[in-house]
Amino acid sequence: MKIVKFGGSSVANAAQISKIIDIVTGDVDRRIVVVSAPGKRNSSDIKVTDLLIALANTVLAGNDYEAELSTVVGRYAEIQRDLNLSEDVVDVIEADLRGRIENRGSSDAQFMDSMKASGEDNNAKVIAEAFTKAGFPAEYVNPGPAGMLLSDEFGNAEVLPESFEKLATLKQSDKIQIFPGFFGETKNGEVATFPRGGSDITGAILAAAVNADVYENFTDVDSVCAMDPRVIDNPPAIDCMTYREMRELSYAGFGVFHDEAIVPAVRAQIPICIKNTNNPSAPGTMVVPQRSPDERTVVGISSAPGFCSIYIDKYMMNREVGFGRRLLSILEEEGVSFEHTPSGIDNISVIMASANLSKKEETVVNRIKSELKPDAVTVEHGLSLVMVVGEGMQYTPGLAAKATGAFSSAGVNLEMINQGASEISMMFAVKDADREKALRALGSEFFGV
Ligand SMILES: Nc1ncnc2c1ncn2[C@@H]1O[C@H](COP(=O)(O)OP(=O)(O)O)[C@@H](O)[C@H]1O
Ligand SMILES: N[C@@H](CC(=O)OP(=O)(O)O)C(=O)O
Repeated sequence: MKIVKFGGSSVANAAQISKIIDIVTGDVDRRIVVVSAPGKRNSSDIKVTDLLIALANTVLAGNDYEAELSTVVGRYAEIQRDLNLSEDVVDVIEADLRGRIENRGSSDAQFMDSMKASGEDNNAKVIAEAFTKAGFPAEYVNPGPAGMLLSDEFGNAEVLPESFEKLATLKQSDKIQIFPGFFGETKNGEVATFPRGGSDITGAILAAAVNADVYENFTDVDSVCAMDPRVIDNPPAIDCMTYREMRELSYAGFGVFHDEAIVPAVRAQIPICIKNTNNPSAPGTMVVPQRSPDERTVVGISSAPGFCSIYIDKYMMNREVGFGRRLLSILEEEGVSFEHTPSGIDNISVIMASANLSKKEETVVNRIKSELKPDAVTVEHGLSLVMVVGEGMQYTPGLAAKATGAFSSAGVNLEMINQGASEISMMFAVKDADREKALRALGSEFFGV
């Protein structure tokens, strides 16, 4: 059995939905189908999820929301009309959205999740109708009752372990199952969503639950590329990569697959195949437990902006037992997660997403000053992380020199290097303004692009 997930671009309009019907029904093993909310129909379009977030914010602000509501309903009405589905479908969607607005949940965060989740929920209902109308009996699956139980961290939920056993029963159905991605229910029966892009996570959970032969993730590119094709022209395609390569690259900017979707697939050892809805015969990219490291030492290079560094300097830090623990305890107590902690004899930096520090910055800095008595503490914002990733990197001498040489020739100033903590990656921090220049320099050095 295969779990098939279609991203927003694959279900953005009637023409795309017709393609997914062909793809699913062209292979008897494709029985469980995860769908996103309608995505962008062209580069200047707006995803339905973003329309829903704007609508929810208008509702929360107490302003008139009719125009925004009708824009969302209009996206489904276009699909209904072009697929010649019953007009009732649109009325049901409008009533559903009004119901969500009128019966707000326990908090604003829960209301926001309910609105966001409606994007996939209503699309799954429309798509189930579309399959059935095309002569392929299909049924919509409601994630909560089906067993998709999530933590109550609204907007950032995680699957609960008990979900898997109940979700496994989905494979018994003889109809094609259309399962909305991105959300589930808390133990209190409230809708909660995964982080943005989380339909990939739904697909991976279902693949693990039913012990699928493969998790096929359909998007709008023929394969994962060694670099972000929105920044670098014609980067090489990756035909095969490991789970941990994918996780590191996704975490730092490869938008094509969600980094948290790797975890359920790894636990159940389900291979992932990233494929193109617009060119389904292309082989795509396989993501597997292991690959031969000699095939390609560096498999990909990714980058993400929006990081900051807290730099702490104190003579004899090396002699002060517990310094690192006390520093990290401050972050823990303030609820701030971090990414890297490169350190020297008398100094240590903690790198994190600026969004994680945001409102806590003053408190954290004041606590570091008063509790750790450093000689200096500074916070630098506007950093981008650049990750060079590949199995076997630790056994290949000269890669750091190659990267730093490329930066130096391109005039990119390196703010920080972290090498060796991960067996399969090197991390560089550069100023946001230098990010594209840094990527071009590495692209030319490692891939000749
Ligand atoms: N390394 C990469 N390889 C391929 N695509 C990438 C990469 N990094 C970013 N992308 C972008 O990811 C997009 C697909 O992801 P996404 O927009 O989430 O698709 P979907 O609508 O299918 O969920 C591609 O169109 C591409 O622009
Ligand atoms: N629609 C949600 C979830 C998702 O995964 O979407 P997509 O498959 O279009 O990335 C979002 O935009 O975050």
